[in-house]
Amino acid sequence: MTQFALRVRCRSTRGIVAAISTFLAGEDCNITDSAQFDDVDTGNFFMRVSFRSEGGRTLPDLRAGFSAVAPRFGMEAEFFDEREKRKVVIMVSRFGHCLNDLLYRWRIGGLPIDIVAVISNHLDYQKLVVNHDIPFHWIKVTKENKPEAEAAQMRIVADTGAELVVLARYMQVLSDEMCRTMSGRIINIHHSFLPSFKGANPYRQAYDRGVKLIGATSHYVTADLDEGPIIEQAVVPVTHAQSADDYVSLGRDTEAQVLARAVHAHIHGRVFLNGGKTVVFPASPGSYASERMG
Ligand SMILES: Nc1nc2c(c(=O)[nH]1)N[C@@H](CN(C=O)c1ccc(C(=O)N[C@@H](CCC(=O)O)C(=O)O)cc1)CN2
Repeated sequence: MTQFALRVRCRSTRGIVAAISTFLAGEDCNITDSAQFDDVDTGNFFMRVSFRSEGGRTLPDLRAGFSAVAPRFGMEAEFFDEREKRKVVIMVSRFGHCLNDLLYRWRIGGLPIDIVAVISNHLDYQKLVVNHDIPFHWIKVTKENKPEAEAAQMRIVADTGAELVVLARYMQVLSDEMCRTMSGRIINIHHSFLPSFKGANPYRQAYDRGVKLIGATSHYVTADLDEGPIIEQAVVPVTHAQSADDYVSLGRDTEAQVLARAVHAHIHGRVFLNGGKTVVFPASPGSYASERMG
């Protein structure tokens, strides 16, 4: 029995849920999980439905059938197979804790992704990546060669068919063009509780400000540094007795968890862009379960 999902966004109006559930029932599909949001501020409506196709309808069948429904509401609709592994490129610089965490979750089947490449502007994690039988690409980045470096990065994304790029502490600012080309397809982990402490050194900024909470934020990357739509955040309490270096250590686990949760939400189709913000639906029951209990 195949487990599919449907993502829908359109202008809010009556009858959307009824139309979707009636269509799926008519196609012998059994809804197993459903979430929706009606944004009164923007007039946008968002819905994600998980369902089992119990009558043998395939994705092409469902897409064809739904093409008679979607135009009535001006819907953007996307059917996909929840078990299909999304192709992901991970980018990293000198700090490997988020990369390491993603590799472990991937290795135990806790994150249904296909890591098709790791790109870095340093060689620190070449051995780790190669030991996971994943292609490692060292692309040095300087102020002078940034356009060529980004062109090489984009060629890898194109050649591998990657749907998502994850910046797992990749410490170079991406160009406006790269952000435009990959809009909604690059997820970053920023090591602060945004909008506080943007930039390359947030833990030092937090220490100097004397905050009592530090945090991590995962967001879609836009040309405006650390301003992209936020997907996931978390905080950790700190005290006067801890140094900025203590913050770095304390923040590691939080960064890795926040990034993994954001990637999980994105690849399961639970995140919708809504202006400069996001709508993030809860995980379906069982979607966090690992194929191999590591
Ligand atoms: N266009 C964007 N690019 C990147 C973003 C983003 O939001 N928009 N996020 C960063 C990650 N990041 C913070 O989370 C960050 C990375 C790097 C810097 C920075 O100032 N880098 C310097 C070089 C630093 C170095 O060489 O170590 C620079 O690029 O000149 C700030 C914030 C990833 N890219």
